[in-house]
Amino acid sequence: MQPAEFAARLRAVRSAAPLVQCITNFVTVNDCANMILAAGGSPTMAHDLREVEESVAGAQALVLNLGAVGELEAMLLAGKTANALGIPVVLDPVAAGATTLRRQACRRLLAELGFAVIRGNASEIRSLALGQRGGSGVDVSAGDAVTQQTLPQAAELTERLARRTGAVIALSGATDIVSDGHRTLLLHNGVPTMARITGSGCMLAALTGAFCGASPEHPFAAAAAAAAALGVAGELAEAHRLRSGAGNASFRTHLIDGVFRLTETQLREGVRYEVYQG
Ligand SMILES: Nc1ncnc2c1ncn2[C@@H]1O[C@H](COP(=O)(O)OP(=O)(O)O)[C@@H](O)[C@H]1O
Ligand SMILES: Cc1ncsc1CCOP(=O)(O)O
Ligand SMILES: [Mg+2]
Repeated sequence: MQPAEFAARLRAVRSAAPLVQCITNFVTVNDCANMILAAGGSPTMAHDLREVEESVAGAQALVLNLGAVGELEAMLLAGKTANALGIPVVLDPVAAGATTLRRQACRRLLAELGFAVIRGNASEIRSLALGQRGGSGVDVSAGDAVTQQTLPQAAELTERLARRTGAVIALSGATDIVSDGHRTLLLHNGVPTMARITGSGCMLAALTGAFCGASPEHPFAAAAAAAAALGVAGELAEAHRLRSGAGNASFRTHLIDGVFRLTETQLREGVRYEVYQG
């Protein structure tokens, strides 16, 4: 994947203006909607079981966020509708391994639906890949965070989960690992402040939905470009935050602004990535 391809996927979002249907948690729902708008898409956050089929049918992408685990039946119905219509589905497995309810929900989601992309932090992807308990909240646990030493294991886990599910797996963190099971990219953009706000992962999943909706035939490029776009926007937001001496609340606003203002040139020239060779 060349730098121009990242910019091409951003251009596609802005020209297609995809409608992205999200079933997501009440903590970060507003940020997810604004992130989709910032990229050039249009969000709809319908979650009632009685209307999700209709809502999905008019959308170009569906995002299911496990932070809304109480809406599991609506997620399954929405996902089946999207699968039948060929609409890409993105899963954010929030705290996937933290509770019995979530582990059971993940088993059903993976068994009953097909996903274009699954985007989670290292604890969540590890728990999905190994099918076991792991992590205790929504943030990555210290032991699971990917380091230089553990990168090969994390990449291997990501590739294995991609092959098993048929989905592109996007494991986020200081380095984002994106794999379709055959190709794996390491993306190095972003700043640690992104982990100091709630919702950066949810926003990445929402953004990935917008990129997939605009480029449904290219889920790997869409997932990588969304991760790169948020990473570069994070770097712009951090520069802004440091200049103004602000904290994480302003950073959150600047992160959304960063995606809104991101140019194709900034993305093409700012993306830092490598092909993982194993
Ligand atoms: N230490 C870090 N350095 C750079 N970027 C980071 C860091 N931690 C998280 N990010 C970025 O923040 C976004 C959300 O990732 P993450 O924090 O793993 O998700 P979640 O909020 O679901 O735990 C991603 O774009 C990721 O690249
Ligand atoms: C704090 C919290 N609790 C349930 S969902 C949620 C938001 C998690 O957002 P993110 O994983 O993007 O930080
Ligand atoms: Mg998360």
